[in-house]
Amino acid sequence: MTGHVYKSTGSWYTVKTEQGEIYECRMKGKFRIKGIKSTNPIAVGDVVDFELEADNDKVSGIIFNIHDRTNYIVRKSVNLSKQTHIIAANIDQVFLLITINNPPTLTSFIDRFLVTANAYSVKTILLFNKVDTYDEDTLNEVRFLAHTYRKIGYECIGVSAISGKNVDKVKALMQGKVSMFSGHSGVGKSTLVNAIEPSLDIKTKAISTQHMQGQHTTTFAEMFDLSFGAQIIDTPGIKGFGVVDMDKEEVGDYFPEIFALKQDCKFNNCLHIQEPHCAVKNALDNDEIAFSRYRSYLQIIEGDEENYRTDNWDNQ
Ligand SMILES: Nc1nc2c(ncn2[C@@H]2O[C@H](COP(=O)(O)OP(=O)(O)OP(=O)(O)O)[C@@H](O)[C@H]2O)c(=O)[nH]1
Ligand SMILES: [Zn+2]
Repeated sequence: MTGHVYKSTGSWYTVKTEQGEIYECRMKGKFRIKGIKSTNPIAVGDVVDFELEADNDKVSGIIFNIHDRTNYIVRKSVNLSKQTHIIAANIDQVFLLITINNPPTLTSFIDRFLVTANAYSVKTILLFNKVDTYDEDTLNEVRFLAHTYRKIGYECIGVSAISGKNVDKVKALMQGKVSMFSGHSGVGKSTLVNAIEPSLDIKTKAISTQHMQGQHTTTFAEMFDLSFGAQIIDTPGIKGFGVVDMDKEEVGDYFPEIFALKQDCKFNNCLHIQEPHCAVKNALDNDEIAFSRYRSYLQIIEGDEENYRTDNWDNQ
């Protein structure tokens, strides 16, 4: 049988088949030690093959195969330095919620997020939330940012989780896909998800799970089916992506506008800082690349290691 992993709590996995049947599954013993350097070889979102096993009238599943993933996001284990914890797999898209104020979302944060999501091969859609609260100047800021990010290929939507503005557009984009919601604390993730599916009170759920675990702060991701043929992965207590280690030379590849120009630079290992005949610097001088984006790029590759490597799971 084949199914999707909806929930993983240590050694048991909740798996749902295409037909909608739900089975509690474990991993096959040998499979567990098959050299996967992760604290959890199977993650929420994984597609797995399993066989049923009846034990004292109780039917459960034994997982013997994981299908190849289109992508996955990880978190570094705190105490097992070389191991990573896979948070979720096979994510179609992440909605990054942005607010101009209350709380402010800086472009450096947006750009770092986009670089990480690109490195993970996860598509990002930018949602500018709380537009119901903005005055004309703030709305102009939203328009300016939306223009900047649309120009480099990102879909941008102004929304309000409170008034319901453009919530239907978000739902349309979610149809038939597995989505995640991300962004700083207080940008309105829970409020928006509740506006999308009022019966799904994720926040309450996250709190009750935490309560069950007492002082222990470990959180488990979980996938939910929504009523309109969409799925979301909720990661309680986790607001962003973990950090991807990358070489300086690689960073530009995750800025679409820099990647598009790099073959026009004189040097094929151009870092677009001081090199002569640099297509990126030329584009910047001609206002074809946003200065804020270039500044974020420099921050990531130059010195700002501290900031860049800070685990943004814990700092939002
Ligand atoms: N005016 C207005 N307020 C909003 C909107 N969306 C969320 N809020 C408010 O912003 C506050 C934070 O919203 P949450 O949904 O809790 O934010 P969150 O991103 O889930 O926050 P964390 O759980 O800390 O990550 C709440 O008081 C919401 O009522 C919106 O579109 N307009
Ligand atoms: Zn260059």
